[in-house]
Amino acid sequence: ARRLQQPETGLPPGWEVRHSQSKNLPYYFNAAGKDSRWEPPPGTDTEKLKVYMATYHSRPLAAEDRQPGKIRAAHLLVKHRDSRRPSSWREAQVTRSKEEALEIIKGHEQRIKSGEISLGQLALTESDCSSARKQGDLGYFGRGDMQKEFEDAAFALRPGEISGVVDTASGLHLIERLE
Ligand SMILES: O=C(O)CN(Cc1ccccc1)C(=O)c1nc(-c2ccccc2)[nH]c1C(=O)O
Repeated sequence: ARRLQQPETGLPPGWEVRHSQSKNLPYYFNAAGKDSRWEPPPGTDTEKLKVYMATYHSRPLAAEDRQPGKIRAAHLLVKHRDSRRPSSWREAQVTRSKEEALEIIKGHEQRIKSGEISLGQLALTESDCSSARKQGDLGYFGRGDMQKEFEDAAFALRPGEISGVVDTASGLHLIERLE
């Protein structure tokens, strides 16, 4: 029988899109090479991928995601040159220093806490995390899913509250607990 034509992902042969439950983010997987990465591999037709993701991959949050012990949060990440992965959708090579990143994120904190703009709106353009396109929304997560500093800060918040600057190996974060 003819192999079912895969919907066009725009990814190079052998690559597929998968969904990371814990991070509630899509990632790219190559079964043959056992290679997985958070950003599309070189040679991807990004226009086709964008259409594919919008059509097939924006998994709505399901009711079962909401369980006791889980919370839902959004974050805004500002990376710096000492981040574990100093690269993001915003810039291929992040060269700012940690001090510069701190100035930047404190400016964001000021604008958010003054009520000028929401964390989600600012995350759309300013967050170095791939969750930026979802206004930083990470969905539901429990203890053990995130880096310890991030988890402790997020679980210390009440719903609707916004953290101070949180420092993890990924960079500097502002966290808003949503549920
Ligand atoms: O730390 C690393 O070695 C690389 N990462 C980990 C990662 C990468 C993509 C998606 C989720 C986590 C990041 O730098 C990173 N961490 C996050 C993150 C950190 C804490 C909570 C949620 C997301 N986002 C990113 C990202 O690029 O998009």
